[in-house]
Amino acid sequence: MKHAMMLELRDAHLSLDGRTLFSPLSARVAPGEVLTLMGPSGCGKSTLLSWMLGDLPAAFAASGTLWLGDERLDTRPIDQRRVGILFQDDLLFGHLTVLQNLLLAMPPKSRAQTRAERQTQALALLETVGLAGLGGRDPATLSGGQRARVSLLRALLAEPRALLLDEPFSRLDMALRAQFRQFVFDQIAQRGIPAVLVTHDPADQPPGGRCISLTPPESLHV
Ligand SMILES: Nc1ncnc2c1ncn2[C@@H]1O[C@H](COP(=O)(O)OP(=O)(O)OP(=O)(O)O)[C@@H](O)[C@H]1O
Repeated sequence: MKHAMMLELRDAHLSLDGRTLFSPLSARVAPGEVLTLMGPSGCGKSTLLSWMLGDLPAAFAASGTLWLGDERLDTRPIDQRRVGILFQDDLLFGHLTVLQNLLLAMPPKSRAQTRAERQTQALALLETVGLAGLGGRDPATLSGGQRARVSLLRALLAEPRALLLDEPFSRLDMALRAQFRQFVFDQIAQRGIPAVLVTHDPADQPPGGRCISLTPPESLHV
């Protein structure tokens, strides 16, 4: 557990055209924990993840703060946050092989390793997720489940200090979905990374995990 730090939102909320999207959210996510965020469509779940990542679209204004341990993250640029994200679409580069996609994600400090060493590390990782021998493949020739695993590896190779999951399971069929979900949760637990999962499906929630529903601000006055 290299980066065992608590991720914390304090009174986070977003507005669009002067309208607050959801009631201010405060939450702490422990190392290795997956906190699930649910809420009605359009209430701002994905945008909240964009803000946490450091990539809030210009149309929005944000209030509140984001912390990783004692470090305030929300004032930092995206490249200094070291927060990873997984989306519904895997966003692998189609003009690169699987291995090249992985090498590209490795952090600058690993440039101290030789190219051969980095390749060996990436190929060993592929093997651990049952993808031995697929390093030279074009991502388009992989199955959905294989691509999902490569996409997770790519996110993890960047050594994120926290991980955001924006409906990463929703494109996978039922059997694959359960398997990949467990794989993601195991990796998060093993690495001790705090994670926030946005989903519409209560079945995606880790067993016994905490879930918070974003509520429209009007509901405060009901
Ligand atoms: N780049 C943008 N510029 C302006 N408005 C946007 C932008 N992205 C999203 N929105 C709007 O902001 C609101 C919140 O969008 P967001 O995608 O965060 O909701 P969500 O809760 O993730 O929705 P869903 O559950 O349907 O994925 C919506 O009303 C959406 O139309």
